[in-house]
Amino acid sequence: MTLIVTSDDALPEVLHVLPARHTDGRGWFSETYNRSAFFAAGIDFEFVQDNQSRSEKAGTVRGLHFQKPPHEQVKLVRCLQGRILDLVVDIRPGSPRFGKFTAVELSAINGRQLLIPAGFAHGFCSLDDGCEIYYKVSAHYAPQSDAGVAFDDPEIGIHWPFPTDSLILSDKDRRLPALKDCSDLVWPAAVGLNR
Ligand SMILES: Cc1cn([C@H]2C[C@H](O)[C@@H](COP(=O)(O)OP(=O)(O)O[C@H]3O[C@@H](C)C(=O)[C@@H](O)[C@H]3O)O2)c(=O)[nH]c1=O
Repeated sequence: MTLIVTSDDALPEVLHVLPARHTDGRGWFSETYNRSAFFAAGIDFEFVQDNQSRSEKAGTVRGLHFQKPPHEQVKLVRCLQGRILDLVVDIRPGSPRFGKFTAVELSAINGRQLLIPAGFAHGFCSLDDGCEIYYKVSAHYAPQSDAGVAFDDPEIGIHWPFPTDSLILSDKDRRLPALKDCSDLVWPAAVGLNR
């Protein structure tokens, strides 16, 4: 498996992962996850759960989510159908990039994956109708540790690709607190990234 792994320009702990595609007359084939190849690229996590979600309408926002320690999750996210703008925010108190975000387009066409370490909030906005994302996580779902930051927190200042009042969100996501109200978290030292 050939894998191109690069650090995100804005948040270097976030990795862009591009697995090779083997193209022939039928289409293409790709190993989207291979533990040995990821290990060789310095990414050594045990993913224990795979998730898939579908957002019917363009302009759907899910986020910005994280699980609190001790149930923190590393996520490996890709898009199976349509295009999404994936958002990651550094929420590690004391980080020089605390509150900074990156926005990366993931699509079924570009095959790009994002590796999001613990200590970062994650969300996305669907850019097309019928977007499906698929992601691996390194800890099981723990509803008691489910947490998030408001998608429209001015301290973060994300420019969403549709007018804010037209975005589709869950009631839960509309009630998420500002970053300043969840900055008391203590994140364990990052393990599993050997780059
Ligand atoms: C996240 C999750 C949710 N659920 C349930 C709870 C609820 O009934 C339903 C929908 O949950 P949510 O509204 O939290 O789904 P959603 O808003 O899609 O949550 C996801 O958003 C993206 C941005 C992430 O990064 C994920 O980690 C996750 O937080 O699915 C599980 O059973 N297992 C899970 O792992």
